[in-house]
Amino acid sequence: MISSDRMAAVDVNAAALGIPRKQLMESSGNAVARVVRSEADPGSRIVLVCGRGNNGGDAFVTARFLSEYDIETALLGRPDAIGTQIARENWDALQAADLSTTTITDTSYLDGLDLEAADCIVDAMLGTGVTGALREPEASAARAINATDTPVVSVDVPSGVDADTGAADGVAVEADHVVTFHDTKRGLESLDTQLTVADIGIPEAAELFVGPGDVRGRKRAAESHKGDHGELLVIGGGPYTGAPALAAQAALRAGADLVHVSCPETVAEEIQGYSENLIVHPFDGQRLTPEAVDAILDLAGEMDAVICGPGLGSHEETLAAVESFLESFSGRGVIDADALSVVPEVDTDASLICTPHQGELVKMGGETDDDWERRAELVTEFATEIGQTLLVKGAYDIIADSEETRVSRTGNPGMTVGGTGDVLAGVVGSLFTNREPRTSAAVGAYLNGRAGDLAFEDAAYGLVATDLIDWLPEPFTTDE
Ligand SMILES: NC(=O)C1=CN([C@@H]2O[C@H](COP(=O)(O)OP(=O)(O)OC[C@H]3O[C@@H](n4cnc5c(N)ncnc54)[C@H](O)[C@@H]3O)[C@@H](O)[C@H]2O)[C@H](O)CC1
Ligand SMILES: [K+]
Repeated sequence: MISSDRMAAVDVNAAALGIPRKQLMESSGNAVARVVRSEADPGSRIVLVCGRGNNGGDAFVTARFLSEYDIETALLGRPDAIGTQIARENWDALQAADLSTTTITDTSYLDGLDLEAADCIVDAMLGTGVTGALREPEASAARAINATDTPVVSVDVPSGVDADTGAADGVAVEADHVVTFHDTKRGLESLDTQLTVADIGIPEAAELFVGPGDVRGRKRAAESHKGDHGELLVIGGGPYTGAPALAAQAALRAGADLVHVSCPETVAEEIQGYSENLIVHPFDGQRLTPEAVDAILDLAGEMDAVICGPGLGSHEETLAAVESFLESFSGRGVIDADALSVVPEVDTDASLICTPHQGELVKMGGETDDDWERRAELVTEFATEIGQTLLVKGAYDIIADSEETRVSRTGNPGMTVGGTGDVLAGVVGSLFTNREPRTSAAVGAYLNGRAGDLAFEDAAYGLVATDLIDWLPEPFTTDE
């Protein structure tokens, strides 16, 4: 089962792996042709009713595969209204091959198709691109198709039906057989129709490995306000000052609007000194202790997410404070560094993303393996056991919760330098202010590694953690 949104992401990831959408369209069209062959005998008359998007494009391909039939390919609208390059190319290929096509520019022309006399109708008007009720001429075409006794094969989804919900805002095609691609869609389960799920050659890697498709959709509304894109608190510092500052600055670069740092007073000035962009809230003492927890909880309650751990150290009192914080905190948190050891023990209502490297994972009670595929299984088991999301850092970052496992392959050995993990925590925390935990962890790992790869081109093995922060904005510009 896959949602339309996830399918669109997988599509972009497949293209990044070298399997462009036009190639997928070829497989989709071929799969539809195979189903048509199962529904109608060679020589019989097939009418393909096609829209102007890629759903129609699939059927232009189908027409090429069905040379043993009497084919009529009908386009709803004018050829220059075909909306995508790949659909247009497949339409042009029909013309070039001298295959019969018709254009329906007025609903009155529908009668000319003589749908009743067809042996099979292919409904390729609209697929996952539908919004709202069918407009004309699609609505009239759907009524005309439904009025016949002719078997109807729908491409991907019956036109007019929402693939995610199965609902239709108005009239929708009543299909006898639906050929959907790659994976079934929730909206198809409730329909009274035969369903074929066709493999169109999208490799498992396009779903497993985080890719550019996962980073889509970062455009902001023009009327956005300060704070709409995340307010975050970094709880860190004491024995170290660089770690919380790196996490906080990375969070800003990754898009958060406001980033606060809660740290011991002894290091507050130093942390503020790294960047005037940070809002620093000092508490008494030189390290985190249970006395500071109430004030931190008040502050955390006003945030969209927190990051807890960078530079806190592992003093007994500090770990006791982290434990007491997590016992009362019920928001979203990224847990990193020494704070990680507390997570498996603590009883918390918080939703957590834990970001251990393999050594820290083992300290938490998890298991690891040199083989990344085996490691992915072990990480998924441990995530399920602790009931939280894990992001285990390595050459292949493993992201898992009890439902799904993802792997991010970006990054390079230059990133073994100190501080890159703090940057990662900051990026993940920033995303977590307005995304689900697994997505935040997966996209965060991908973007952090991508920034590392760009920094590597510049500085090679001389790269330092602050370089990553400078390169972070770039991946966000890859808007589809
Ligand atoms: N990996 C994949 O999933 C692949 C899917 N393929 C096929 O592509 C379609 C989705 O194509 P897309 O171009 O995004 O959208 P549609 O063709 O469904 O429709 C877009 C088209 O429709 C117009 N429109 C929207 N709403 C309405 C409405 N209510 N009434 C009338 N017209 C409407 C809109 O303006 C656009 O012009 C997917 O379903 C698969 O069939 C690829 O071929 C292979 C990879
Ligand atoms: K369709």
